Order: sequence, then structure tokens, then C-alpha cells
Amino acid sequence: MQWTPEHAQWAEQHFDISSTTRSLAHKAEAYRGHLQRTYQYAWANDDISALTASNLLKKYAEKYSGILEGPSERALLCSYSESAPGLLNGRKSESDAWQEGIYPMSCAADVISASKTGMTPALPPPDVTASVGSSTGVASSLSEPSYSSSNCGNHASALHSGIPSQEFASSYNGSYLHSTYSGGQSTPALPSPHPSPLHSAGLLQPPPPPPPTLVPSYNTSSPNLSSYNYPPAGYPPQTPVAPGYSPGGAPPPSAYLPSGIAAPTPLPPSTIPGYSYQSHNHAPIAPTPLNGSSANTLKRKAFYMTGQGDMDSSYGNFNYSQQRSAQSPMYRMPDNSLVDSTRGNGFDRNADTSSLAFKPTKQSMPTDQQRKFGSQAGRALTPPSYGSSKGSLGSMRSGESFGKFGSPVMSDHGDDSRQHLPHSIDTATSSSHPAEEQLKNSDANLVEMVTTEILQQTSPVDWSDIAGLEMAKATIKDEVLWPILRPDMFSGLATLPRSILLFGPQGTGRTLLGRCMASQLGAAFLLLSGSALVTKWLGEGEKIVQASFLIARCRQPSVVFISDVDLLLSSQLSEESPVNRIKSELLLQLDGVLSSPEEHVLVVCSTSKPEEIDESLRRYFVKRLLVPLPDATARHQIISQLLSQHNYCLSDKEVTLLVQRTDGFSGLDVVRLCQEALVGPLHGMPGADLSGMIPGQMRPVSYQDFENVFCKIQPSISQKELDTYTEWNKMFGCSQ
Ligand SMILES: Nc1ncnc2c1ncn2[C@@H]1O[C@H](COP(=O)(O)OP(=O)(O)OP(=O)(O)O)[C@@H](O)[C@H]1O
Repeated sequence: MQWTPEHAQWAEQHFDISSTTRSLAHKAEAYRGHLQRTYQYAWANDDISALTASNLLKKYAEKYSGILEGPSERALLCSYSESAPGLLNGRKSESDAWQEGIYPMSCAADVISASKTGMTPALPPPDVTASVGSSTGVASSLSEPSYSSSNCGNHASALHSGIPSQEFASSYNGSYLHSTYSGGQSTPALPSPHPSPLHSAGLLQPPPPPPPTLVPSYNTSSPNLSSYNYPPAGYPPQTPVAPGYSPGGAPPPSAYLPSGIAAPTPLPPSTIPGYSYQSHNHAPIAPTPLNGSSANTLKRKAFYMTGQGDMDSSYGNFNYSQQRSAQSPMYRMPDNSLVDSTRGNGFDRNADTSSLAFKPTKQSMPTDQQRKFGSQAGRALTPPSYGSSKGSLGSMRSGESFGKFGSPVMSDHGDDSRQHLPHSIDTATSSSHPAEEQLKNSDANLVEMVTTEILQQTSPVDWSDIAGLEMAKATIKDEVLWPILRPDMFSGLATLPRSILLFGPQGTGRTLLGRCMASQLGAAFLLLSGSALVTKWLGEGEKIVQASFLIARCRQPSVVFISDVDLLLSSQLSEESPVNRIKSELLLQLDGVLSSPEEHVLVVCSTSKPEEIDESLRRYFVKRLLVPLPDATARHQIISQLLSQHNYCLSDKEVTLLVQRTDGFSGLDVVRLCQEALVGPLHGMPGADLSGMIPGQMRPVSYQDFENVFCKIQPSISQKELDTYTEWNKMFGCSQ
């Protein structure tokens, strides 16, 4: 049935918006109807300008959020019956204050809220404010400087002297665009974190989209984001170990590419003016021309960014205070005729379909629409990542060759790189509906548990957060992430690498790599612990596995990380073992992932005992990657990184000595050693002295502090174990 303005009048007739006796939910409903009529109808008929539409929406947002601020009737506000063409975002589905650090999990939230309220959900809550806390990287654990610079000063620069470039050692200043979307907490007052020059000039061009997350994000000078400033946490890049491979640089002619298919070709640097890989200043608007080494580093980034193509004009920074472009489908209201169409995407019916390739089904349209608004509004609130100022992305819009990139739906989900996920997401999203339905019928408690305990609210992890492991990183980029982002380029591959196995000693950064993959893909990250499944959750392990994958499919793109997978896929399991049920469920899910390449679920399993995995199950892992102990350069990076945040008094020679003495240490061992040593100055101090002391009065950390802890911290991996990995890698690994 076609929607007409008359249809919406019932709300006004039945509800007195100004009434103080009406419930808040009723008022919200009535106001929604009012706005919907006004805005949608007028917009559909071009009766109003973009500015008017913008003002209407803003007005609505203010009023509606005003209503919501009062004690609300949750059930009504969560009512999924209001899933008629989603006009507006900013709805809260919960009366609770928005939480920071929450990944959106639309389906799960629906189920939970529906379960609690007894309502039948038809729509996920439109907006979830997402944010993250501090980095989980090495630096995070020591991010609170306890020691101020004093006589010895901070030797960070000296420490980095042996490192070719500090290009990656940037701070977490900027707005990291997460795989999340937001809107309920939209901040009209916040300036767009990535305004285009035209915006800066006051012109009302559509803002550019955020940058892809396969590369670090960018700085922002927004004072509103100051709370997201992180201490430097990145590692400088190492010399690539893979011949011909240049991490972050231009992709070499890849041996992994099917013959006849060229490696992804970055645009020349000139096409991406203003994009600086690293910028320590906070000036995202000012374009920083590419130069020198950063140009190389940026080539791959440029590739992604150019993929935004027309999307730049469509999915740029949303700001309630900004005037909307008439060209921007983002700001257009869904046409009901499209709603009735199975391919209606809820965007501008006149929009260029080449840039709006995704046309979800009718059912998903309101959600997508709301997500779109939500994601854009939420960007100003999303946590930052590494410094690389985002310049004039608008100038990069011409990437015709990448015009196929940039499914609007991906940006709907609130993360930049999702815009670069290919068109296959059309199918993926469509096929995610059964998963959503399934999720709604799942045990709400279970879903809630998975949402809170398995779905991670992680800080973004950048490649530069991971010291060393260049071979593993290169392989992941080239053989896992690129095929996901550009399946069209890798069409010759028989199997898309949707499941990989990371094996190697404990504490070498496998989980870190998993998080990094999720960050780079802008994906949700679900962390399943094999050991927890076989102990703490043994009785319901298979249900948890099932629910986790269900949520991953609803929340795609997503990365499901399973640690200690050998415990679940062991060949030693007796027939009666309850773990068999978990194993069966996991294999079922892996089968599902491998047989549904159109779905954007990546499974990353991790083990320190690869030899214990049932050999018949190795085939489930398309890629098997050794994650070795950190080499000297990587240990130097870890030590330098940790020391640089403290007041220390070690010469370069002593640091080099530390690097030598930590030979055989895992990354985690090195971190522990440093952490212990860094609190050395506190030891032996009488408690009374400590209470009145300020960090600046502490003596600097010395080599002796490290000396004192060497006797306590030993390498946790034996040579025998290392040999096992080497052997297994030779036989079954993908990297030699
Ligand atoms: N290559 C590395 N670069 C930086 N930090 C590292 C590295 N390897 C390990 N670490 C540090 O060790 C911690 C543990 O790493 P992580 O959890 O990724 O190890 P893992 O290989 O997954 O081991 P496990 O399976 O035992 O958890 C990290 O949080 C980080 O502080």
C-alpha cells in the first residue's frame, strides 16, 4: 500500500502532542508520525530543499530526544511495530543512557529487548553508540605515565634511532571509525571529524566518507574528541621480511594472485592529496601532501580510499548541524515505492545505482536507513586511532575503477572500511535475515551472554601495534584481507580464505592479530575461548558456539576468533566427551562459513598445539600461519615502546643488551619483563614516602631494574616446542 500523508494524520488526530497527560511514548510516536509526514512527503515530492529537510530533521531530533530524556515507556519505545519506513534515527530503543564502548549488535539487542518487554521485534534498535576504551596494545597496559621526565629524560628518540622510520609510531589522536554505528547519541554540536575542504569553505557539498580501516585512521582536531586522545602506541615499521613485500606500501605483483590478475593497484599519490599517513598535529582538515616514504606507505591506503568512489558524496560525515546535499542519498528519505520493491534500498530512488549497489530487501530497509543515520552521527563519537590526517577525501572521489566498491550498506554499519567491502554484501545482507530471525527465536539469556562476553568491545588495533611478525602480517593482508575486500580481484581463488589458523607459541600476538584483522575490516570481533568452552561453559558450549556464529552473521562483517582451538578439535577426544558436541557445532559453523563466501564472516582460530588438532580437520583452515617468537627488531620495538612512556635512564647500549637478553622471549614475556622493571623504582620505597609522592619525584627506571627482574622472568617457550612449530609449519603451514 502506498503511503500518503493522510495515513499519518491519524497520529495527530489521536494524540495530542502537547498533552502532558499522554505517555511519552505516545508523544514520541505522534511526533514521529508528524515529522514523517512532513519530511518524507515533502522530500519525496521535492517540495522542500535540502536545507529545509535538514532543519526538519534537526528539529525533530531535538524534540524527540527531549521526549526520550524523560522517563520513558521502554516497551513502547522499543516497539518494533514502528518499523515502518524508518524516517529518523536517533531513537533509543532503551531508556538507559547510551553507553560508550559498546559494539552495535542490532539483532541481539532486539532479541534481548523484545524478550524483556514481551514485544515482537521487527527492527533492531536503530542506533547504538559505539566507542572504545584505551588501546589493548602493549602501550595500553602502561599508558599511565608514572614517571615524569627528569634528569635522564625520555629516550624515546634514542630508542627509535635504530628504526628506519617512525611513520607508524603515531599517537591515537584522531577519530577511529569503528565497526559501529551510532545515532542516539548523535552530537549535533560536534563538528564533523572529517570535513571536506568544501565543507570547511562553507559549501554544502556532501562530506567525504571516512577512510578505510585497513589503514590507520586519522587525526582530528576536534576538541570534543579530546577525551579520545591516546598515548603513542604504535610500533615503527620493520623491514619487511617477505621479499618484495612492502607492508603498507604498494602491493607487489602477488604470487598469491591468480594468474592474469594484477595485484591491486593503488592510485598514484597525487590522487589522494591531503591524506597523510601520520600526522602528529591535530589538523584533519588541512591537507598534507604526500611525500617521500609516506607516499609508499599510502599506496595501499589510497587503493582503499579510492574505492569509496561516489560513496564519498553519499556517506560522508553526517552532522545534524550540517546542511544536507540534495545529491546525497543518505539524506533522502525512502521512497515507499521502493519499500514495496524487493530491491528498494530506502535511499534516493534517483541515486546512481552504481554507487548504491546495495539494495537490501524490503524488510531490512528501515534498519539500514536508521543505521545509516546512526553511523554517520556516531562518527564524531567513535574512538580515535593512529594519526594520519584525513585530508580532502572529496578530491579522491573519482576512483572510477573502484566504483564497484562502497556498498552503502557497509557504511550503514558504521565503519569506514565496510564501504570497501564488495557488492557481494548484497547477498550477505539479504541472507543475514534468516540469521536474524533465528536469533530472535534464540534464548535471550544466551544471546545476552554472548553479546556481553563474547562480542568484544575492543579498542582498534593497528598493524603498527604489533611488533614484528612481518611475514604473518603480510600474508594476512595479501591472502586474507585483500580477498575479502576485493573478491573480484581474487576470483580465481577456489576458496576465499574465510577461516585461518594461527599457530605458534603462546603470547606471541595471535589474539592481537585477530583483533587487528577485525579492526582493519571494520568488523565486529567475537572472541571465543576454547578453554572456557571446555571448562566454564562445557554444558552449554555448543549453544554458545551456535549463538556466537549467529550473532556474527547478523553482525557481519565480523571476525570470530577462537583461541585454543586444539581443545575443541582434538583428535584425542573420547566418544563420550561432552566436548564432542561443541566440536560438532563448531564444524557445522565452519562448514557454513566456508560454504557461504557471500557472507562476511571470517573465522580465525588460534592454537599453541597445532599438532593436537585432528588431522582430518586441518582442511577447515584455508590458511595456516605460524606466529613465531618476536625477533630482535620486534623485541626492540616492544621494549622501546614501553620505555618511551616512562622516565628511564638506559643508554642505547643497555637497551641493545636487553634485546639480546630477551632472545627466546615471547612478546608477552618481554612485556611482563618491562612491566616488572618499570615498577622497580617503587620497590623498596617506604609506604609513607609513596603516599606523599608525585610521579615526577620517582627516580627513572634503570638497567638495574631490568637486571633485578631477569631472575624472575624466563622465556616461557622451550626450544623443543619451537622445533615442533617449525616442523609443523614445514608440513602444514602456509608460510615457510
Ligand atoms: N608481536 C607483539 N607485538 C606487541 N605486543 C605483543 C606481541 N606479542 C605479544 N604481545 C603482547 O603480549 C600480549 C599477549 O598477546 P596475545 O594475547 O595476542 O598472544 P597470543 O599469541 O594470542 O597468546 P595466547 O593464546 O596465550 O593468548 C599482548 O597483549 C601484547 O601485550
